[in-house]
Amino acid sequence: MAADVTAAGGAGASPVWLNEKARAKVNLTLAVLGRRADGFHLLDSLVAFADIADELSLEPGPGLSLEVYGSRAKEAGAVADNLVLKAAKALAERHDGLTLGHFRLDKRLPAAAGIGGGSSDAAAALRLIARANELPLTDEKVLAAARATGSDVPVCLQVVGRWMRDAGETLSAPVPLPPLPAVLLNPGVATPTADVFRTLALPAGTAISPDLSLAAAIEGEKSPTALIRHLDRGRNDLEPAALVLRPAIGEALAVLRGQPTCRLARMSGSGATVFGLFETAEAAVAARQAIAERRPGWWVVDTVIG
Ligand SMILES: C[C@](O)(CO)[C@H](O)COP(=O)(O)OP(=O)(O)OC[C@H]1O[C@@H](n2ccc(N)nc2=O)[C@H](O)[C@@H]1O
Ligand SMILES: Nc1ncnc2c1ncn2[C@@H]1O[C@H](COP(=O)(O)OP(=O)(O)OP(=O)(O)O)[C@@H](O)[C@H]1O
Repeated sequence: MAADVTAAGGAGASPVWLNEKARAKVNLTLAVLGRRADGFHLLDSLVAFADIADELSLEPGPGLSLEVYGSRAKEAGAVADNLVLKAAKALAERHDGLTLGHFRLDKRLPAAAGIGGGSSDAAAALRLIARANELPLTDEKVLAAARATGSDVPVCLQVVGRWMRDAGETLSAPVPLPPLPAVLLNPGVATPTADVFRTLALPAGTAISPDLSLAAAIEGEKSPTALIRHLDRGRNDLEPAALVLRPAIGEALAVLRGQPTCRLARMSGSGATVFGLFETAEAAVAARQAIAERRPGWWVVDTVIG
């Protein structure tokens, strides 16, 4: 996790900014195991992080404010509704006398894209406030603020691979993963998470058991090739519903699967971003170049997931 401090100008009264990367979350597998009476779905998902990120900075001080800039700023919607502010308020209302301050968000990741951009920004905001106030990330109020902000925020709080269970509030111990060369591809269709879950049309009060053998096989796996083979046994149960809503996701999967070196292609979260896994970084770079040429309007990056 990158975290640093920058001082603008000379010594003394110059403002001190705390900086955090808000990395893209990737659901390497995502099983939907049921639906609770409150409507939320029970999940069993292996979450990892790609090395592409939004950048969030905080100048600790009085009040709370946010400015959003960068290539994807518009997609993140109204500043007042930004998940950075929602997370900061959720923590402030649980903790008296917290120092907040002025946030600056460089928005680079596509929004409503299944890679948790907003959730990762919110988690980065909580990390920054925790640092400014010398709170540990394991503080129960920090965790409660994360849960209150969104289902994906708790898993984004500490940037390590984990199994995310229930509706996101239950997290496994860290699952160390070997670095996986990857391509992320988004066909440019925003996909609201609630719409995808609704399309599943799962009745409330249903629940099936997780496949714990997959978690056991992945535990301690150090070889990317073997890990990809294990992941191939998994799935994303939201993929069929998302494909109904956004057929372009099917095209994106087909484009990835058409790359001869792509070993696995799957949707992340509720889409529309899909990821392809490769055995080498060179193969991922070459695939990204080939796809960018074929689909100049799509968002495509090569990265490493781990
Ligand atoms: C699909 C995932 O991205 C997988 O990591 C997450 O579960 C979704 O996380 P998120 O974007 O933070 O979602 P939230 O903002 O908490 O929920 C948006 C909406 O999705 C639906 N939702 C979300 C999570 C969940 N386990 N069951 C649901 O049914 C609910 O209608 C909810 O109102
Ligand atoms: N900082 C933010 N970045 C992106 N979107 C934000 C942010 N704050 C609020 N939003 C709103 O949240 C919505 C969902 O954004 P987000 O990028 O988190 O979705 P997602 O990638 O589908 O998330 P997930 O994978 O958690 O389902 C956006 O459409 C936008 O209106």
